[in-house]
Amino acid sequence: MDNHWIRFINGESVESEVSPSIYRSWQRSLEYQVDHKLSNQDILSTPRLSERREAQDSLIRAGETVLPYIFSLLGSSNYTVLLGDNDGYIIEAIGDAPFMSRVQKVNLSPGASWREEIRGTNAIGTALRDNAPISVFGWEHFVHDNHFLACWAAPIQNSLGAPIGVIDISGEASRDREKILTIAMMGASMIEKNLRLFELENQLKFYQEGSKLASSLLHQGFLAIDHNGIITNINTLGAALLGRKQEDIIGQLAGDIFSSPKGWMLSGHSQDLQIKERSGKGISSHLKRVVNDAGQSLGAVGTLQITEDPLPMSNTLWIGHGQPTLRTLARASKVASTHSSVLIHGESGTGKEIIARTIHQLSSRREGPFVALNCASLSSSLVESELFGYVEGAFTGARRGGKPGKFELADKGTIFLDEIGDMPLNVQVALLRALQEKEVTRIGDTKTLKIDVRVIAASHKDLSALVSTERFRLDLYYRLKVVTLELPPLRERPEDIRDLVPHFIRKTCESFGSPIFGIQEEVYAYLLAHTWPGNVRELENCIESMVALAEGPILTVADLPDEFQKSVLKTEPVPLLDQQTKHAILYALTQTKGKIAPAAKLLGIGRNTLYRKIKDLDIGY
Ligand SMILES: Nc1ncnc2c1ncn2[C@@H]1O[C@H](COP(=O)(O)OP(=O)(O)OP(=O)(O)O)[C@@H](O)[C@H]1O
Repeated sequence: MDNHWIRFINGESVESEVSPSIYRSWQRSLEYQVDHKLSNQDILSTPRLSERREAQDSLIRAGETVLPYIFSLLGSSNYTVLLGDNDGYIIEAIGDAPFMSRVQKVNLSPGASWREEIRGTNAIGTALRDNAPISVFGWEHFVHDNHFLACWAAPIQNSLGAPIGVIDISGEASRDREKILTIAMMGASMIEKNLRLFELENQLKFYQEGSKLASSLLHQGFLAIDHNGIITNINTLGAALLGRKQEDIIGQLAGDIFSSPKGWMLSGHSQDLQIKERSGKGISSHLKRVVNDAGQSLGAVGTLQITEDPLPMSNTLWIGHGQPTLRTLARASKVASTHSSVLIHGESGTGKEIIARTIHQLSSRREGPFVALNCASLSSSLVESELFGYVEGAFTGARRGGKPGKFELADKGTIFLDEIGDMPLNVQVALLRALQEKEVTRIGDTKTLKIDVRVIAASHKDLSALVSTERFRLDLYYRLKVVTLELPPLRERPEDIRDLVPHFIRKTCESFGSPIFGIQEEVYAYLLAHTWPGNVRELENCIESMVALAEGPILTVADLPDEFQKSVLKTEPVPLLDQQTKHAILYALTQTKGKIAPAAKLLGIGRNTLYRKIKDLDIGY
């Protein structure tokens, strides 16, 4: 049969005697000027072969299990199974060692290109050229050196049908077995299926990551539930609405998270569900069913919004129920039932006026007026006229008809004198007289007015120190401090932060006329780590600015002012171990809503140890 090849090489017409695809390929080989005695070589250097293999990574991975499987089907030795890329370069080869070293002589091995232009008619090159399976036996190879081979190759196609690689089985020329071509074709089809699978996996990853990213950018809660009722995605806002962490929700059965009677089941294509979260918050969700082409349900995606107020409502003036606060409140309610003067001491912004109002409200005077005067905000002469009032013509600029003083206005009620430490000494004398005599005289007047007023004074300064430097009268000091109340700074009552924050969110939203915001749990870790030099007033301002600048209906860590963001991290240059301890403590405190004893239990340490660590690590607690 070699005859046909010899006659063709010698220029005779053998067209009708050889298979058409082989004949066409022989002719192309002539056009390419392939030397039938010794073909050109195109062999990649090792680094270039590595590059090519890297570029064809998915093709190699797709063939990883297929090549050995195909080889096992051949059932006997003297075969090699090869994987080629779309340029005909062999990138993978397995086979019998003796046969592989034989074919190595004609470079039928990784790195060599077997495209037709180089090697003339051969299974790899011709299958790629024709984009069709082909068998090339012995003398059908255009180059004489390859006549000892029998090869079967099938192109590997992409989803559009274009060749992207080739699988080849080569054996000895004597092995003319028709079914081997079918095996090669099966190998190509298996590799194609693997490639499609990779593509689908990548697409799935792309959509999953894309939907995660898109949902994180949403300014409302986002929820995805698969057809098994498992929550596959919820964004941070959605998790915050449910008062849980994302990782605690994803992977859970929707029916376990929501206690809606209908659960997550959807009858139509979309449906609004009023779902009651187990903590009692009202959440409305608008879920849309996702279906495949056959109309089968794949799951549901949608949004979550708050329908009921997420924040607890409080009727009392004073917010906060931490232990130090409860002690102060208990003392305040005791003193409310007496007629004694009260002296409140506390840093600025700790709520001195609020506690004064609380005492007033709890007292029998609650129907009477509560009148407040900040002594630090007025000049010496004004303080006196504000306190006691004046008659017409008492001084230049005095109002026609005169003006009643705060004491008169507070008759049968309570007067709150804030920043009493700033009261001028001459006014202190008049105040003392008024307290002792229970009567006041308007400036410029001769007659006295009987008054029934309870005095509550407050100062952020240490009045006893002012007494010792004679800036405050001792007798007045004793008159005022019948009962003293110490208001602890906010940093000493972090439990209150948990109560104050929702209160201030509500207050701010109401004044802005906006819907009530929720707050992400993580924010508390930052708020608890802050030292609050401005106390409750600072906290109120912080929440107000967060609500004003928030991007969505849930306050997140990103909404915190910059200096707060740093407060949790303000540990450097604290060593790593300390930093970890600090974070563990903050985490435990967040979990226990600031309560020391349960936090200590959670951390497995004693209460005193926890107090010491908080102090040592300057946790600002
Ligand atoms: N326990 C609390 N509950 C609710 N709001 C509070 C509480 N404590 C303080 N606030 C709020 O914080 C702000 C400061 O409170 P307040 O004026 O009573 O503090 P203060 O100690 O009198 O401050 P200053 O000494 O600077 O006058 C106010 O807006 C008040 O409403």
